[in-house]
Amino acid sequence: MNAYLIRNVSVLGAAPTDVLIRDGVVAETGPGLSAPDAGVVDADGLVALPGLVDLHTHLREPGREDAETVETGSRAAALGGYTAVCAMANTSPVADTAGVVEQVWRLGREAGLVDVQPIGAVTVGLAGERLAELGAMADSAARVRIFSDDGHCVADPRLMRRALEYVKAFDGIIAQHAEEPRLTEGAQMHEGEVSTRLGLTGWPAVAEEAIIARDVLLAEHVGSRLHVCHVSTAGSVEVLRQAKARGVRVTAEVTPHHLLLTDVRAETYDPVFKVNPPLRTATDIAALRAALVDGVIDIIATDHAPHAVEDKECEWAYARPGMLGLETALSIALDVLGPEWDLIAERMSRAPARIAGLTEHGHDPAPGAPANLTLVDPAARRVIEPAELASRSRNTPYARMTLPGRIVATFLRGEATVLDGKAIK
Ligand SMILES: NC(=O)N[C@@H](CC(=O)O)C(=O)O
Repeated sequence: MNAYLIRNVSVLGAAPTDVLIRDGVVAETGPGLSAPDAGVVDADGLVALPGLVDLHTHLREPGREDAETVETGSRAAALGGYTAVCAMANTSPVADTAGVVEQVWRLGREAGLVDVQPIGAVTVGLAGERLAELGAMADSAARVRIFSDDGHCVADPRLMRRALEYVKAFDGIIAQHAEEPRLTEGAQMHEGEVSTRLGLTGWPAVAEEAIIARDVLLAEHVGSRLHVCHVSTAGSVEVLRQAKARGVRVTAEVTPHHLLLTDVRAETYDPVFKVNPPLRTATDIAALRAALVDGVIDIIATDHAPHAVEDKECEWAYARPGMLGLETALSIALDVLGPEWDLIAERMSRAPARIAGLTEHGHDPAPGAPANLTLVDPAARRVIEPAELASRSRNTPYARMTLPGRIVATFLRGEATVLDGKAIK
């Protein structure tokens, strides 16, 4: 089908109208449209948003196809309302060469459910010792613009400076996993009252804040673009606020789980709540939410981190950190922000598309715009059943929780990837 007539849809919360998409673009909007050749989507009560863009997804391919593949992760993304995702480099082999990023990019094209934009590693093998071939990855068919050792911090300040200098030539970005490793050795959860009570080694907030403070100074010194992954503390927000006020070229993301869940969850000893950076306190959550509204934090990124059962359903200390996010992110945003559609579109679509340079994405559904959009039922409530998720993994922290909102349809360049809440392929 190359044409869809979406009837009575509320574009970003406005009064209902019709939206006709044809040949990959939004052809027309307005009440009472007719298009006999188009597939009709009855969107009464639904809200249209620009297709969501995730700057931080772990697709696990190559290497851990038992946990996720580019295809299964793409399907989870489409079902979550996404039309583009940036795939993190901590695969096996690591995405630190043109060959691996091109492989991931091609797999994304073959799956055809979302645009998959590979992120390249900053250092060879994520080892933090030598810069990877950033230029070769940038020049490859995958046209990499964001580099990250996510899962590991680029801890060496000289290497971080070199990386920032290197990507400046093509306006690239270094996305930092901010964690001073010497401060988090053996850490199992947020360092605070709960970790003391449970007797688990703590991951102090300052381990994140110290690296962000260092990196905004380095980015300022070099004049390069820095992106801070999964910001999790109130102190980090203050460092970012000051840096932005000085004009440092820094952007920042927060995950849905850091907006909703606290370290108290660790009391269950259920490793589904083990994540990097760890779940923090209610005070941190309040600061992160405020920063998301006032713009100190630019975007919501999922940090979708699928893990196989044997890596998650074991003792807390041995479990891998990370949780699923793609299929629940919009619901958490709706829960946390309310039906603030323009804000949700900005933080989950327009801003991440701008940061990543994904020019086809992040456009409100208006005539001439690429038809990358998603339809949400804001009145729906759904119980999250891990077995029903499209991800190959099951490690959602929202199991059996009732969440607001449901993605009804997603369109990628005018083709439906999701209809009636179900993936098309
Ligand atoms: N966010 C996580 O808890 N996990 C990430 C990597 C990481 O940041 O540790 C993963 O790849 O699983």
